[in-house]
Amino acid sequence: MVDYTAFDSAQALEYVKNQTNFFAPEAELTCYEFGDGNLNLVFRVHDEQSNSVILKQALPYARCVGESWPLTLERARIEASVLVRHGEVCPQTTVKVLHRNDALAITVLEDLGHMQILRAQLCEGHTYTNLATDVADYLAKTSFYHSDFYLPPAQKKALVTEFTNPELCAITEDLFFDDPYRYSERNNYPDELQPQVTALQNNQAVKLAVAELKAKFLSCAQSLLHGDVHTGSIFVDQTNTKLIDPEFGFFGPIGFDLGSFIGNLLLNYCAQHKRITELPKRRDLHAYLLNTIQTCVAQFEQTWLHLAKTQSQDLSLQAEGYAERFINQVLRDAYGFCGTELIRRTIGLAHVADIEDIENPVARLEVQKQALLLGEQLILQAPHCNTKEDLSQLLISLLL
Ligand SMILES: Nc1ncnc2c1ncn2[C@@H]1O[C@H](COP(=O)(O)OP(=O)(O)O)[C@@H](O)[C@H]1O
Ligand SMILES: CSC[C@H]1O[C@H](OP(=O)(O)O)[C@H](O)[C@@H]1O
Repeated sequence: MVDYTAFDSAQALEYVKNQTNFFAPEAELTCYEFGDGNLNLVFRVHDEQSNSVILKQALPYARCVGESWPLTLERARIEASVLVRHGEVCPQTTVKVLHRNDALAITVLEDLGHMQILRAQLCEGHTYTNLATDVADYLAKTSFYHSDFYLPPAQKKALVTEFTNPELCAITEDLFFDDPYRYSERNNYPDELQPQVTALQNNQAVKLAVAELKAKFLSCAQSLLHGDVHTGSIFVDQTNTKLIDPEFGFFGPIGFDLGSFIGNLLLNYCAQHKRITELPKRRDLHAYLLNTIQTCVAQFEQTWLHLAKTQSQDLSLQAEGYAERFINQVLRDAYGFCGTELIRRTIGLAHVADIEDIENPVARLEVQKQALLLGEQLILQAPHCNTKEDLSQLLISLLL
């Protein structure tokens, strides 16, 4: 087995040239690193005709912090394996794995450079008609086909072991469920937000509801999640949607991925109050974001229930009303997790460009306050909603 070494551009190029056959032996290749995520190296290797592949390599530490935050290379294996599994049930919406080398923590991926990262596009006010249904399809199928409702019991349990991802899950446990609700050196927010943060950290009802969500995240191995469905992990164009970067994948509560996605749309919603000054344009974008959330939730529910009725051997789903009861709980969880995403992206370690790029600090502060309040109310009130219609009404009332 080859010993791990972190690549530079020359080594990435040599690897693609000598260890894969994507390019003809005589091709003149060029390579550069352009990763902008928090954790890994991302190289593009291309020839003179602009044929290209992406080589992603995990570092033995978190890129955004440096060697003082060591991190397992196992995350490359997890990421490639989740992509393969999710790609089997959702080939249209999952980036293709072309080659992998777990010892070197390398995954070679199809190059999606002809598409755009959703976060940047939403920040610029672009909209995508298929986004809601594509993401709903991905979330419903990946979650149903990796759940106990579909997999034979022994296979499901073996997969839970294969996808145990303790180090990456610990990051989520800290950043989503612990840090924002206590003093932590990792927290990051302006002094002016301190009164609201202190109130949040003293709010026992919020802490109780977050404790419930954390318990679910820790011990509810419902299905194989992507684990980090934010708008920076989604490539889009007007016809396609592709999910990348599931290195936080593990068997967890189904609502977590849907909640993370909705949370990122809502962060953008809050930011648009200050990003777009023309009222009609802002109204249109707000309407688009709200509609995307509602359509995604409704489509997710519909597809999931259809799969539950047509693809499951599990006797429990034959109990009248059980599938509906199950999915209603998933949706409540999703809105709760969504609230934790809003809060951790506002006052925790990892922020989002939607808010950070607002230049005027006063305007940015207003957005941060709104995101915090929205997150808090979703966490508190979602558990009391019965259906997706109630959840949608709750959201509308909070956005007014
Ligand atoms: N398959 C791909 N095609 C084109 N660009 C990609 C691809 N995968 C990643 N990238 C680029 O690299 C960046 C970081 O990738 P990502 O997987 O999010 O890394 P990290 O794991 O460090 O968060 C993305 O924002 C995107 O610009
Ligand atoms: C130190 S990890 C912080 C944060 O980064 C991850 O996102 P990405 O790698 O896609 O930028 C994930 O959301 C983690 O919570």
